Amino acid sequence: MKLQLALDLVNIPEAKELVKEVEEHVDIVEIGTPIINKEGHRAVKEVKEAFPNMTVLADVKVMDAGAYEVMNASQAGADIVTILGATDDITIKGAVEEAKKHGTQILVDMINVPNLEQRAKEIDALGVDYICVHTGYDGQAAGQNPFEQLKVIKNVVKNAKTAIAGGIKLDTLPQVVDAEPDLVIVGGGITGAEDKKAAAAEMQKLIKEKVLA
Ligand SMILES: O=C([C@H](O)CO)[C@H](O)[C@H](O)COP(=O)(O)O
Repeated sequence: MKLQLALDLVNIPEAKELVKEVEEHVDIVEIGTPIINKEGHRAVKEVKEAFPNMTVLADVKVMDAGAYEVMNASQAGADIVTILGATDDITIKGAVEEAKKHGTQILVDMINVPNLEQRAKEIDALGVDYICVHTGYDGQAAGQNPFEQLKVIKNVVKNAKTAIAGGIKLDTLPQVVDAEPDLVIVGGGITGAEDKKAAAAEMQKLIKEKVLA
């Protein structure tokens, strides 16, 4: 089980500072959709150049032009690229084929997919690397969370790794970890903490304890 730090509401220098602070406690760094929308793939490129040994995920949330978008993100230095589960299979297949050319991985974000169980089964047959349940910021503000959705995909996903994102904090991490996803994605739970390094370290500890149990 791995821990991914999501960097969303920061600029590029702040993103680099944050990675420097917590890098020993996280496995993957996500360059979040808000940064990429604001700064472009320069954000992915600069973080990867600054931390060449860190796995970097570009959260581009691709809905169309799967191959082209994966090519751009991969060329910027992304190791993992996100595609939306709500899109069609053609886009996801194009993304998977292109990713293979670059040695990049595909994480499918199931945000706002209504028929989660059925769609997860379909996407699991397309050769993607991760299937991720996700409650976005707006859903979180409306009181939603992704915890039950994780159980749904854990039951039906047989090939891909499973991931979870959306408002996970130190106090909710134990119930997430108990459901045994392969990847836990945390943004505000680390970046919003007063002591970010301590928060990441505590989360890493909880995950490691579960893996070793
Ligand atoms: O993907 C995300 C969101 O849609 C903004 O782009 C976040 O990275 C993801 O939700 C994790 O962040 P937190 O919810 O703050 O943990």
